Amino acid sequence: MKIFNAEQIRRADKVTIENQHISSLQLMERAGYRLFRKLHENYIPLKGKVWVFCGMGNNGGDGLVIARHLYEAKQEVVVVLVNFSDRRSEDMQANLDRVAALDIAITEFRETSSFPEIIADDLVIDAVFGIGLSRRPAAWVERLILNINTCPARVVAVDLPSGMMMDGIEGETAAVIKADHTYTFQTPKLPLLLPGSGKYSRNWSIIAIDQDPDFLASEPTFFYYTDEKEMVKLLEERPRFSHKGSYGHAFICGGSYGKVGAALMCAEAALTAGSGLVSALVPRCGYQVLQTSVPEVMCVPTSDEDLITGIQPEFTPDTVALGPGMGKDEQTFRAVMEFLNTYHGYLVLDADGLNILAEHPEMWDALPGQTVITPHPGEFKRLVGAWKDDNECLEMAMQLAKRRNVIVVLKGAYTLVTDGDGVYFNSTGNPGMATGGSGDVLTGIIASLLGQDYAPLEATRLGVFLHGLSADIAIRDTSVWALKATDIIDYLGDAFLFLQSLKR
Ligand SMILES: NC(=O)C1=CN([C@@H]2O[C@H](COP(=O)(O)OP(=O)(O)OC[C@H]3O[C@@H](n4cnc5c(N)ncnc54)[C@H](O)[C@@H]3O)[C@@H](O)[C@H]2O)[C@@H](O)CC1
Ligand SMILES: [K+]
Repeated sequence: MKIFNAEQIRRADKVTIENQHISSLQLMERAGYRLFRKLHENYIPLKGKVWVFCGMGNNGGDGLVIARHLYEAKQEVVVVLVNFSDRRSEDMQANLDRVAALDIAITEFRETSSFPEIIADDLVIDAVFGIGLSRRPAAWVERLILNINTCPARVVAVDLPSGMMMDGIEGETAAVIKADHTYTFQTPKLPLLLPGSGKYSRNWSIIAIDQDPDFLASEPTFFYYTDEKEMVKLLEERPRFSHKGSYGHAFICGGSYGKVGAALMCAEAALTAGSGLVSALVPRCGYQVLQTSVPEVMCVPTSDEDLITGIQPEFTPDTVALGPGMGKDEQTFRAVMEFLNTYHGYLVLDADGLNILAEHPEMWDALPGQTVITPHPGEFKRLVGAWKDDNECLEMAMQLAKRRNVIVVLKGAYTLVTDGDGVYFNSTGNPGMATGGSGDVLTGIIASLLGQDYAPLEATRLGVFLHGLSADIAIRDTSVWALKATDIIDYLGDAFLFLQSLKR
């Protein structure tokens, strides 16, 4: 699914209005009504009142449409007009006229107004600013936002939480609505996906407003949201006459004394993600545990008891995962460099593999083209240095991918994948995954898919998606608190089954 900027969304609205022969007021009615339907489904009946805070632009216009429909559905509503400007948008004014003709309480909120008494049984609809916010609001409007944030009622934001700008948040001190849920129109909005701004909305979902399909399909963008529809199309069936040679021989190199589990989870994840064969190279201390806990995986022990000191497999791997639990010893670094001098196939570099890379930048030139690197923000910082905000971080990820011809997977709530030409935010996953070992599992899944001949970008997007999906299914049984990395492996089959069920 594409992600657009404010200017593109405005053009999408304009084209929609022209092609569907409707007025902008009708499009606003469609947007507001559909959002009202969702509200009705999820929040109504409500013990208390609904407070609809409306700005002077079209976001406020949406709020007024919602208020009218709530009133018609017999819900007690109070409209609070936040008078931050003398200029009202035409469609907002038209909707205000319609609301004023009904028996709906309307109050005006100005600089000197005091905040109304809102109780826990009430619901606040934030329709103050949407995608039109272009600078920080006046101090009294920011105070209002902070008051809403401290009131006990639940808060639902229309399109975007007010105070959040499409290109991020201005400074740490900016006031932004903390929304329990944001209903955003037609396409995901970038600031909802980035950590600095996204944290303001606990959850969000899309309200389709039937924008012009040709525009949505043809308008170019760098940013995408990976959804299940696309992933279903990517997932390959396994033909009846295939054999283990058809699905690649994955080679996992990792582990060191005390951290053999990382390599083990990575290997088991590769196996469960469908590799034809999996071999794991671990230091001798890991031999026994690997052979007993995952008998399907072949073990290639190195000569040293505690460390990887040489990587010389007696077969040609189709895909390699390098790094989990490997440590950063100088001998391990030399073994990695020696291996990379002759290996030119698919590679996923993670964890200590990335830490070694940060300490030995000469390793960049030895990486095969389209190597997948999977840093978390701490590892990414060690690779590229600090960034001032999310947008700069995004830019740095894209530049790194382009400059080094790698695929960057920057792990987070909406893990992003970039090849330098596009940025793909993942839609699956949950906070239970913030636990040791879940990265090792991801590395194994991506390496496995690369070996099954998915193109590198596709293998990576599908791997990230399945990893999150598996964890989402797992927490139905385990809860987010108790989720372990090995659960992600255990539920991977359910993730495949879910995607397969959508194929039919
Ligand atoms: N254009 C359309 O046809 C549709 C628009 N929709 C709604 O319209 C919203 C966008 O509406 P607008 O473009 O009117 O903008 P907003 O309603 O988001 O913002 C209000 C206006 O405030 C002004 N402004 C920006 N920063 C300000 C500041 N710091 N202090 C005071 N004023 C400031 C801007 O001129 C902006 O137009 C969307 O988020 C969505 O909710 C929906 O109704 C769907 C259809
Ligand atoms: K809003």
